[in-house]
Amino acid sequence: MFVSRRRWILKTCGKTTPLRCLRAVLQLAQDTAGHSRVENVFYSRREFARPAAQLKPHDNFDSEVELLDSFFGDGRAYIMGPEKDCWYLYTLLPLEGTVDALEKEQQDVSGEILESDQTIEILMSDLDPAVMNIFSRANSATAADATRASGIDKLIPGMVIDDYLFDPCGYSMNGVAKDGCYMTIHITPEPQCSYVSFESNVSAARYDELLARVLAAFRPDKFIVTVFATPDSEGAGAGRQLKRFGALGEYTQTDAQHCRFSGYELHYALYCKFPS
Ligand SMILES: C[S@@+](CC[C@H](N)C(=O)[O-])C[C@H]1O[C@@H](n2cnc3c(N)ncnc32)[C@H](O)[C@@H]1O
Repeated sequence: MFVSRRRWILKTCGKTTPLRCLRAVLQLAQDTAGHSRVENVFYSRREFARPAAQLKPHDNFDSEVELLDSFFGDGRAYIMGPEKDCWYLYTLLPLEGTVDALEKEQQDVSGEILESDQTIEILMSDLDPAVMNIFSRANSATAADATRASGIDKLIPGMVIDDYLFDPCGYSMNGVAKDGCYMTIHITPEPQCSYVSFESNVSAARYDELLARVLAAFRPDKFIVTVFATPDSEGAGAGRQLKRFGALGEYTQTDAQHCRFSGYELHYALYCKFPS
């Protein structure tokens, strides 16, 4: 979890029910920081491996949207990518109007120019068992050992890292840098359902080097990458650049989508390893 002056980022896993704490979170924001208005909401997740195993409202996206709408009224829901590897998003930004109108709207929101902002997420599955073995108590004495052995400490330099190694296996880390950049990685190493999520707001004109470092560290068979960026941010160029990555090293792009929201651009791409 990351809390800053204007933003609350909550990342969960397994059967956690994050939307059930919405009322409490909104109340806390009001009580502790005096925030009574929500400017925007981004609720996103990839398709669950076993949706029926989830607790309500997370057992289907429609129920999640219904609950979010009961709080925020005019949200918009999107599903990107093919059925089994799809990625869901709920946000308050309307996808409407012409591109010119959207540009103008971006400048006109309360007379302010929106803050430059970008987020990259890399959601990896079917990972190399040799790498996944690092994230168990049997092979790493401490979380810091696992962080170093996997090269997580080198992915984005300058991060202060808070890491945790679960027993018998599993790993989570949150990192923050002095400039406000964050990185968060969560690892499920069990071979039958191996999964790693990476997320950061690091500003970059190109994401290919970061992507290459993350892929070299975890060696997934398949991954989804999403880039969310304001059009003026460095990340916007990096997101558009994804369109040109038809192939990335040993991976081939099997799906890609691009959305233009008011104030944000979103790129989704799915990559799979070439058959060996
Ligand atoms: C990366 S963790 C989940 C991290 C979660 N987002 C968090 O920060 O609490 C998931 C992995 O940890 C393992 N694990 C072990 N004990 C756990 C626990 N008490 N809670 C959650 N995951 C646990 C799971 O088997 C799985 O491999």
